[in-house]
Amino acid sequence: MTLLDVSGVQRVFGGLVALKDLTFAVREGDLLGLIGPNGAGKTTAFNVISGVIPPSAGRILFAGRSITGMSANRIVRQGLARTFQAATVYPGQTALQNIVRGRFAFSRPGLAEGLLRPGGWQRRQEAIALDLLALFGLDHRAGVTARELAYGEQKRLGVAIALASDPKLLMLDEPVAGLNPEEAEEMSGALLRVKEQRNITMVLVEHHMRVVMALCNRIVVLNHGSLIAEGTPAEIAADERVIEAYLGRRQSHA
Ligand SMILES: Nc1ncnc2c1ncn2[C@@H]1O[C@H](COP(=O)(O)OP(=O)(O)OP(=O)(O)O)[C@@H](O)[C@H]1O
Repeated sequence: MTLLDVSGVQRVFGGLVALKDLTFAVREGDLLGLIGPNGAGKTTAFNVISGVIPPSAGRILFAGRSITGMSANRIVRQGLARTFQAATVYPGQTALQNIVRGRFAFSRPGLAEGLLRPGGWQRRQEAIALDLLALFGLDHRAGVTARELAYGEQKRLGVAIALASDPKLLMLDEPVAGLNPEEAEEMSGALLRVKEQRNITMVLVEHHMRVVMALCNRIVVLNHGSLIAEGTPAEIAADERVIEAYLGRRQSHA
């Protein structure tokens, strides 16, 4: 089933057309990679889909309902969560508190239950949060404040916070950017566990080609705001238009 349906989306900044007639779909269970050279329009596509900025034209359906031009907060409440390039955590709170806070950042039902029966509710939330931390290899760091975590741990915590709201779709903006090879490996492992154990549909913007090729089942390639290719990692790696788009540009870290 199609979860996200992007159709004819355009975004203009002054005289610059950052996205031109972008059309693609994300199916339930996909781990879709969105790639392209610098300035291709990947971040703009993420921002338009997640409601950070409105599209200039086109339509976006999520789980069959239009989210075109909807505010970011309303879109999260529909079940579409995203992360940003920099780790976004609550620095003074422990890893565990970060997750519990992430669960109710968008006031889901259940919070009322917490007010009525605080003790048991709190323990249950913490157990759920610990499970999520374990998925990201952070359970042994549950009591450590976020600011004391290493950068790679903070980035994993940022993804775990986004996942804590139980989204139907998780959009990740450069999850391995700024990580050393070992941290990148840990992040990739965590994302694979999210897919295999939670069956969460994900879209990933990433420059790190080895990670994209290893994780994604499908890839969409943008260049100058247009979709130039779509397919499996093997199809994309062999696509002449993709190779040409990357030639002479900033190369991947692979
Ligand atoms: N707020 C803005 N105002 C004006 N131009 C913008 C704005 N945001 C993006 N652009 C322009 O839109 C184009 C696409 O930018 P975008 O950041 O979406 O590309 P990208 O593929 O994410 O690039 P990178 O890989 O470098 O992050 C670029 O030419 C960029 O300069």
